Amino acid sequence: ASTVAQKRWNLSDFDIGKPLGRGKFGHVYLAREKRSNHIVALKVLFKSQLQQSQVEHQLRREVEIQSHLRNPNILRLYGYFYDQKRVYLILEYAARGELYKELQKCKYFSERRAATYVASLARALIYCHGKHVIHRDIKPENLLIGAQGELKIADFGWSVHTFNRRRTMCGTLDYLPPEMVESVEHDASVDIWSLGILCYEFLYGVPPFEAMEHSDTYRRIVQVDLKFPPKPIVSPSAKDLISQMLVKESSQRLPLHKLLEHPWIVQNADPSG
Ligand SMILES: O=C(O)Cn1ncc2ncnc(NCCc3cnc(NC(=O)Nc4cccc(Cl)c4)s3)c21
Repeated sequence: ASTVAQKRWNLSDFDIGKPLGRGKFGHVYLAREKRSNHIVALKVLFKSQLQQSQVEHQLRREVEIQSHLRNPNILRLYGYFYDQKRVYLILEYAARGELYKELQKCKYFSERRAATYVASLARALIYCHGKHVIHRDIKPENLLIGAQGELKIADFGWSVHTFNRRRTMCGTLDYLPPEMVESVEHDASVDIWSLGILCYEFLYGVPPFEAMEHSDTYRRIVQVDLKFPPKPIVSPSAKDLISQMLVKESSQRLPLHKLLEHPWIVQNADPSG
């Protein structure tokens, strides 16, 4: 039987619903595939903008990489199609939307919620790294929440197979590790750094090296100028985990499988994720 991926989709296969969000390259809509009644998210990208930003190769790489990834904490990309002006990504629908909006609303998360998210992201990244894929863009804007509250890594627009490692700078620097900010060789341990940044931001509501000027953020990253504010109160165990992830020397960062055995994760993460 032909799998979903081989079907040639087109817009008439879908009923289009409400807008879910708007990104730099286009809008995302709720949609229902007519034959199966399957609810999906449809991201509409304008070819003109993709050409202008010269990201077509990144999009092709994302579709290629995503077609091999199956993990409960990775948002599925079921397929794509295009017409004269647009490219459409057929995506798994994350019913509770964007994590960064949830973080803005709560200001910061409890240690249990933060540890549960960090553990599920670690498992998803172990899975990716096992397939020689590094995401390289782990930040709240790329995390969505499924119907059962589970975290989903989305937007592999910046991911790569670990044989080619070039990356042009764009977007926020906050989550980049020193080796990427200094644009030297990098490997899967970049995702460990970004997960450490995320863990800090889940607990404090702001990323650790945030500064008014790019130049100050850059300096704080390369100096690993890590400070823990007195408020909100965060357990020493959580600070210990973050300190083991935000290490300048990438080979010295806590490996992801060791993260899952760290006391803070063991004592706080909900095993179901
Ligand atoms: O997030 C929202 O706005 C709202 N939202 N709410 C619920 C929900 N459920 C599923 N998906 C959503 N949004 C799309 C998430 C993406 C996944 N994968 C992507 N890939 C991509 O954009 N690639 C890409 C684009 C342009 C250039 C290049 Cl190089 C690559 S975007 C949802």
